[in-house]
Amino acid sequence: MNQDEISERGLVLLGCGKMGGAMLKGWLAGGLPAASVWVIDPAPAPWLTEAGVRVNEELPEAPAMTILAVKPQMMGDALPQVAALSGRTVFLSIAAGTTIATLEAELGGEAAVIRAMPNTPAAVGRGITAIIGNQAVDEGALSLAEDLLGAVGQTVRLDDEAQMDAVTAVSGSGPAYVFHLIEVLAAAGEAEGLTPELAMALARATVGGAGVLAEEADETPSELRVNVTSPGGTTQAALEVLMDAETGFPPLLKRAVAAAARRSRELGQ
Ligand SMILES: NC(=O)c1ccc[n+]([C@@H]2O[C@H](COP(=O)([O-])OP(=O)(O)OC[C@H]3O[C@@H](n4cnc5c(N)ncnc54)[C@H](O)[C@@H]3O)[C@@H](O)[C@H]2O)c1
Ligand code: PRO
Repeated sequence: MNQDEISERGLVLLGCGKMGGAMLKGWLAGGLPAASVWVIDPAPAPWLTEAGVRVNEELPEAPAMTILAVKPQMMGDALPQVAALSGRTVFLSIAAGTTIATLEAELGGEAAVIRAMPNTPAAVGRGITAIIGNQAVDEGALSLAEDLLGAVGQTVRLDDEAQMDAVTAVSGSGPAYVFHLIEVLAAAGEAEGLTPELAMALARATVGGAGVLAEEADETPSELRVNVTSPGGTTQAALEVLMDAETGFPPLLKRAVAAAARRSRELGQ
């Protein structure tokens, strides 16, 4: 991370709940000085004060980055608290649905605005964040955002803001789908006679381990799946259920992701 600029000029977090908090935990763990962080939140979590960040204090003159991490529905009420920084900071919004045009309308057309979609594995440095900036965002600001977000996982640049709804549906909301997979895999193990504790331990380690393998192995996810699947064996029996074109994962996840993308578009109206 370009820690010098953030340390010198400061980082503001407007809203620090589950997602803002996940990123902040990652940044602090990565060495960002707590004294360089200003949080504005009417209901700050107790760990923030314990961590040494400045909570609801007067803001710095020109913070390097101002993260907008309130719910989309709260954005209109919350923005006036930071709007005066316009022209002296780069705003980075993580709000689902909220468009750059909506933010520009509140912050002024000259405001440098980056729209981003992170995800909660940022808390353990394994997030992925997609970003796109408005006309006022120069390469230096985008690089700074990448440095900051890169400290809590991977970053990707989008070339069209319209991609953000699908990104939100895949990687922003995606961790919830995977956590639910763990829940239902454990429940299915219980149905086959395992204790709840054993079933959950197996499901959690299996999904976690498969995730790391999928990221780190040279093989594609499809090849890794084939590696598990002995012809005529147990995995094949399960995959015939899960890969069914009518009732399996393909149509189910397609519907789920489409519903999330649709909701993202609705939130932007
Ligand atoms: N949770 C996720 O996995 C996730 C992932 C990507 C993006 N997001 C986006 O991040 C944003 C925050 O989501 P979250 O899940 O962290 O929600 P959250 O409710 O956990 O956090 C929102 C925080 O904003 C604070 N807040 C409310 N009104 C405020 C105001 N007027 N001024 C300042 N702070 C105020 C709340 O006290 C709370 O701490 C949303 O826009 C969401 O779309 C969330
Ligand atoms: N959490 C936010 C939501 O559910 C945005 C992506 C993940 O709306």
